[in-house]
Amino acid sequence: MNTNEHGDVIEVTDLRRVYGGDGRGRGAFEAVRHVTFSVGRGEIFALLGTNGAGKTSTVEVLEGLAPPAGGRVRVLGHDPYRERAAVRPRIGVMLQEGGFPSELTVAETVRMWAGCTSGARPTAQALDLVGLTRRAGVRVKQLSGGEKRRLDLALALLGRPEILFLDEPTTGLDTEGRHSTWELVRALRDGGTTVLLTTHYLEEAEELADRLAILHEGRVAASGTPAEVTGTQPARISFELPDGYHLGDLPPLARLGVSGHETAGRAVRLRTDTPQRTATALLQWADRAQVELRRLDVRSASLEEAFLRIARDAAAHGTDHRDKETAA
Ligand SMILES: Nc1ncnc2c1ncn2[C@@H]1O[C@H](COP(=O)(O)OP(=O)(O)OP(=O)(O)O)[C@@H](O)[C@H]1O
Repeated sequence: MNTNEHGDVIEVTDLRRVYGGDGRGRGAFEAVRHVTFSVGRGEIFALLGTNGAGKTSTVEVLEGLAPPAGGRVRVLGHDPYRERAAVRPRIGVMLQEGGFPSELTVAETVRMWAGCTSGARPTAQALDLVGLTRRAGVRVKQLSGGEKRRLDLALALLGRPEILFLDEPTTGLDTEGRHSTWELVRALRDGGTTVLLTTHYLEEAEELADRLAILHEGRVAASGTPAEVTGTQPARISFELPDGYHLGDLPPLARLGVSGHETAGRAVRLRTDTPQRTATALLQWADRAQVELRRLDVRSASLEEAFLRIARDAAAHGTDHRDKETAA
């Protein structure tokens, strides 16, 4: 069996991961706390979170590198730790640090890897996919940081994986490299590959992810499509007050559906859950007053704004359990 009845190729239910301790739970640290999510075949799913949120700890369990301390994980219908032999040939893993022998050339490195990979793509094709063809004869130690990331990606793609795990795939890449990696990831998805991605770049998640989960201190603080996650946050309306006008000259902000505001000189920024209503009322006021609202801009919350607010709210409601005892 490769998927559940919903077509999910990754299923994570109530996952826990615990580090350290004396075996009886004393001094242990629970890095992943009852995390649940699923990824459908052919989806790009992003795991986001602040440093230490538990992304790598979660992904390592999915890659079969560590057993869960609790909960259930299935990858292509298998337990990735106990049935590693069944899962490993069907997944591709791009780690944060590749660690290749630095004296080998790029092409030699790919060929060496291909020797351990069943059904590997031809070396030239793997290098072409990641834009490293012209660097094939260069020693790995001479590659830039961004080129090393691309070599990592070429190796992860060698076995034509059904599921690709990408741990911060574009860290160190320049803008062009980042965009070409995004294009490649989309093309792989369109070809049916499932991609699980961790990233610190919220723009990357916004560009790529079909769905995402934001982790905070080991828990899922928000999840859904990017539109669903940003849709929980207020929209923003900004404009410049006309000359001679003050904020108090506008209709009462609460009556416009405004939940918060900031000003800087003549610039005004309003937050609202009802952007259409607020913008309409503002424009009607400007029309009546016969003034122009210069630099008027109405936009939904960006993923970055949503992320910061969700992380802040989660921090305000949660506690850091690092020093607390945890039953493993
Ligand atoms: N081997 C370990 N032993 C003890 N604690 C660990 C170990 N590995 C990770 N942790 C802790 O578990 C928590 C989650 O770490 P993890 O690396 O999963 O976070 P992350 O979300 O991937 O962070 P980053 O974005 O910084 O890579 C952190 O507090 C980290 O210090």
